[in-house]
Amino acid sequence: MTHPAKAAVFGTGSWGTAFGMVLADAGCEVTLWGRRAELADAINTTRTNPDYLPGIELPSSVSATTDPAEALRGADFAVLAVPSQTLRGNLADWAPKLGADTILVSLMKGVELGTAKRMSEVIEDVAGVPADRVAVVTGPNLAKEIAQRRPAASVVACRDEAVARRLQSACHTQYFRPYTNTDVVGCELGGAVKNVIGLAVGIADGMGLGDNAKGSLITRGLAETTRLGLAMGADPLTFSGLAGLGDLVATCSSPLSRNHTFGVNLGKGMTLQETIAVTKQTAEGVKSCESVLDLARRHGVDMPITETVVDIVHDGKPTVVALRELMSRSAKPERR
Ligand SMILES: NC(=O)C1=CN([C@@H]2O[C@H](COP(=O)(O)OP(=O)(O)OC[C@H]3O[C@@H](n4cnc5c(N)ncnc54)[C@H](O)[C@@H]3O)[C@@H](O)[C@H]2O)C=CC1
Ligand SMILES: O=C(CO)COP(=O)(O)O
Repeated sequence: MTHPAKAAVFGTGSWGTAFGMVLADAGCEVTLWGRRAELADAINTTRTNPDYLPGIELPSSVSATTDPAEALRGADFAVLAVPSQTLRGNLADWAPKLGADTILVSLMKGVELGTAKRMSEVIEDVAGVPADRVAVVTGPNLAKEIAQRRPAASVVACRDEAVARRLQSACHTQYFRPYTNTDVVGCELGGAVKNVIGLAVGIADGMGLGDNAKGSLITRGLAETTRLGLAMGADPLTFSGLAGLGDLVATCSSPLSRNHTFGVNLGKGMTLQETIAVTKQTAEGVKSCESVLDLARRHGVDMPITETVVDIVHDGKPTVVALRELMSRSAKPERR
């Protein structure tokens, strides 16, 4: 590729903006697309994103627009960072403006409600592109820490390893270390299911259940993620990597995680409506717990923690009742 590479990033939220900074720091020319003209103007004039990353200066090679065609002009990469459930509708508008060779990159960690499709599958459907033009970036990447240029590793996954390597080189900086992986299914599942487990751990933390409960939920959460992955053809080793364990640990231990915080509020006794009202950003697990459970049922996989999160978040089951039921499941060997 002739450098500098050009990237269009769709979504001026916290991760779209922070990943745009990473790309710019790695030498790309970056155009952020956002829905609101006021925010795009603010980004261009103040060199900050006051709504999502206040006080953090953006590199000079980052600009913003509300025009998808302008963002996509000459783009090597179209990076998608809108809430998962909005992707299908949004991408239908953007797809006709894509270049013939543009690589589509998902930053999203969700599963579509109704279809139970992973984000890369939605992209292939809507943009009509083959799997080897679709990549995924995932791992322990809390946006605020990355925007502060604190160190993190990540995974760039694509079925075509050469494409993964191109993206790896486009986003490799002193503080952001991407590894490649060709297991797209495992990487996407790791990212989507960790949000659900993050909710469960948050609920447990909010209830004051302690660190043994946290360790147990993280480990059994990873076990059920791996079971689902195996049923869907993923490489089980992916789940002990950055996209699995790495992201789970970061999410379940950080006050920056929206999913964990959402769970903490529920665990402390807030109602779902109260919790939604105080949550200003995307907490993907709240919707994706249902689509992950749907996926599990389609594949005949038992995911008791995910099921418990759905019971609490969507069916209003009291947390103490859910805990009692989870703890009184039948005894079994660990590896099953
Ligand atoms: N924030 C983080 O630390 C990380 C987030 N992610 C994932 O990245 C994705 C985006 O998350 P964030 O940037 O954190 O969310 P955010 O809540 O900070 O920003 C979401 C962005 O999408 C826009 N948006 C909302 N509804 C929309 C719609 N209907 N159409 C178009 N745009 C819409 C918002 O205006 C905002 O610009 C999620 O799937 C999340 O799981 C992944 C890794 C890290
Ligand atoms: O995916 C993330 C970190 O890797 C961000 O987690 P939250 O969406 O819970 O904030």
